[in-house]
Amino acid sequence: MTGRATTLGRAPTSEEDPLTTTSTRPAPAADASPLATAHHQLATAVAHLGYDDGLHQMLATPRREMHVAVPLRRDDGSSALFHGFRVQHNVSRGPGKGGLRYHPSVDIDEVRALAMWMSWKCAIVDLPFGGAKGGIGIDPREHSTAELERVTRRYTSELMPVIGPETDIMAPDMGTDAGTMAWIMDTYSVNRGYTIPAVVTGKPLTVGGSLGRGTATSAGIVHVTAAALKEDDVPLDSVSVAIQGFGKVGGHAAAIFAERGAKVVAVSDQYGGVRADDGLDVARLFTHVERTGSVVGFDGADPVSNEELLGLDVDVLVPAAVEGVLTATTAHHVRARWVVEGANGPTTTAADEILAAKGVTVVPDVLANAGGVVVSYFEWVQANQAYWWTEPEIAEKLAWRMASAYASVSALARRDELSLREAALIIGVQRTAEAHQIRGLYP
Ligand SMILES: NC(=O)C1=CN([C@@H]2O[C@H](COP(=O)(O)OP(=O)(O)OC[C@H]3O[C@@H](n4cnc5c(N)ncnc54)[C@H](OP(=O)(O)O)[C@@H]3O)[C@@H](O)[C@H]2O)C=CC1
Ligand SMILES: O=C(O)CCC(=O)C(=O)O
Repeated sequence: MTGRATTLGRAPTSEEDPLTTTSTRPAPAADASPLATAHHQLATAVAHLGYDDGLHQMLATPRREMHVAVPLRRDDGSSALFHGFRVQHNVSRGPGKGGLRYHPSVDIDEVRALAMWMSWKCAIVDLPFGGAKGGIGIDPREHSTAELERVTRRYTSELMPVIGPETDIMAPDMGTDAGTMAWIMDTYSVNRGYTIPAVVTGKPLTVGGSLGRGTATSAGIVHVTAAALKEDDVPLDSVSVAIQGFGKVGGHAAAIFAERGAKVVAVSDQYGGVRADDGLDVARLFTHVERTGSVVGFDGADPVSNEELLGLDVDVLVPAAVEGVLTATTAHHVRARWVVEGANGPTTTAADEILAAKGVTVVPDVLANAGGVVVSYFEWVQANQAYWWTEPEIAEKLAWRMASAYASVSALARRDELSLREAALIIGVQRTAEAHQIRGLYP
């Protein structure tokens, strides 16, 4: 141990300074699944840090996985069965933390990848959490609210032994929302015999949610976009932005970009997209979506497909929907100068290399979308102390944390000539490994 501070504000634990170890990039796997992408990213960080195979295996392997059967009695009396998962990837820095996803494509490997990304993300923004993620392979659009409530309560009951405010704390992700969190909190609390708001975050304000959580991921995206632009002396209010996904993340990101003076020229959802080169009226677009359920058909805008949106001639592209949309094929068409990853895992390893060769700056998911889990942490702290902060307090603490995480990542990237993703991953992996080693769990 050298005892001197690194740019991460921590001392390296191995004999050599891991941050100056020569980087050897592992070859990307042919498989472009989220798990293959996550494993490749980890292997790259591990090679840079000079960790041995045992530590690499530990970091690659989830601590605990649950696979639960979730039976549902449908409103019409028929029955159905869904598969639910919860993966606690790493808990060395604190309880597992991460969202719950309802989407038909959810499977154990996707949840493993998302849980691993949560570990690095929480470490990058220096939260006292490990990484976890959950999901159910269900299409929420096919079910009534009552059916979704029954599914959620059953899933929560099955997970009772492994979740809790000190062990694993869920939050909304794709296909779930504050209401889902309220059902989880209620089911958990009823089983324990008293109200335990800190078992979930992202819940409604009336049951102990935090101000600012609903928009936190998007606010964080805009903070890091502004920081990345600033490195090239580009003001936020001079750029055009295209956003894929108009849900909790993409929708609020569009609103905040517009509020801050950026021109949002295109957005999309599952059904397709809309574009207006002079800028979309985002407030009016929200009304349209509320009325019709989709951005498609928005008055005064032209249609654009999800794939076309990725190749629009804009300054900033924000993929904020599903994984793996920027591939070896679509990455070639990207014309944006900055890609800011609102979604988890939107860029495959092959696409990452293509974007780097084109000179595109990619602000990686584990940094760019960390604002959500940062305010989840604030919500957990507030619930534990039963004292709530004001919105300006939360906004200020979020801005500070995102700015300082961006600064650490950018400093390391510049120092060691790394991409922002490589630098972010190295910081996240190193902090996680250090916690693991210092607790003596690894000889
Ligand atoms: N919610 C959060 O706090 C955080 C979310 N994330 C990540 O952000 C991403 C989006 O999450 P979130 O906004 O919460 O999810 P939502 O379910 O709220 O919204 C998802 C959006 O993506 C759209 N979408 C779904 N599938 C596709 C597709 N194949 N092509 C184009 N658009 C699609 C949906 O369309 P439609 O409306 O038509 O269904 C919707 O607009 C995910 O990757 C999630 O993991 C990351 C950090 C935190
Ligand atoms: O707020 C949280 O706990 C986690 C949000 C999430 O799932 C994510 O960042 O991907």
